[in-house]
Amino acid sequence: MPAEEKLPYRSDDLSKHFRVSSSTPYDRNGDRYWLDYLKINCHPVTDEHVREWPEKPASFRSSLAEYSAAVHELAQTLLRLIAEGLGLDGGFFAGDLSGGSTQMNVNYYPPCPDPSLTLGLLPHCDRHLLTVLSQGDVAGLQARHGGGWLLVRPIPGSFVVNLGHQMEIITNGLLASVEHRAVTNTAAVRLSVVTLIMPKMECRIGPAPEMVNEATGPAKFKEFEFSEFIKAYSAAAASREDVLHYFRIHR
Ligand SMILES: O=C(O)CCC(=O)C(=O)O
Ligand SMILES: [Fe+2]
Repeated sequence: MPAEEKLPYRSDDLSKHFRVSSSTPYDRNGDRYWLDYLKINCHPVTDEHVREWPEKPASFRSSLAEYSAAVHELAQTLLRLIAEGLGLDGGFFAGDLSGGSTQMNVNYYPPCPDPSLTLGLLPHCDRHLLTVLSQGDVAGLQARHGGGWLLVRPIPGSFVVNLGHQMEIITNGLLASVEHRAVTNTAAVRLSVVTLIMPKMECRIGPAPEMVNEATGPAKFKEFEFSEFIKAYSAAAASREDVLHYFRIHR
């Protein structure tokens, strides 16, 4: 899309359902990141949301609606399997825990003249329940492993599935959210399409009583409303330990 058609959507207002911006909204010492992104509220596909989606290219709205429905079906299948794997009811994550309005991030990382000077995206854990991420065929996503970073190699036609902070909290730490970041490269544009499965803002979250057991130990987190978590996440500039600090039970 030409720059002048993107310009009306340019905004750093986090409450907007459809916006285009650069770097991140999280300020860590004024650092900037090598990234342009588009944020879209993509589910449920309501008139209110669709009205905010661009009309061009002509197939955009119908393609997004179709993709969004397919990713949601996949996410619900994954959540059912995770629940069953944990010994919970298959519908445990359905309903309010995964029924918030869904955001999609389309991240665009242009080639960077000197990748040693900046990252594409800062180290963070995802703030919601589950992420379904398509990274195309250009590498750049890295996951925290021990003290270092491990490249998540792109596998054509596959999705990367990340567990968010809420999954870690609900399972009392058993299914931990892995910190990740994106690095840049000098040669190729990288695009990632990231669908974020969110709880409803008013949903109460805490370790599920079934998950507080011998294997996981006493409850590690307090109960909270998801909207409080979102505020704390922004205040902590998405830093994993800083945000979890607010919600941990310190014994
Ligand atoms: O571009 C990537 O692979 C990572 C994107 C990501 O972590 C996010 O949007 O939360
Ligand atoms: Fe992420």
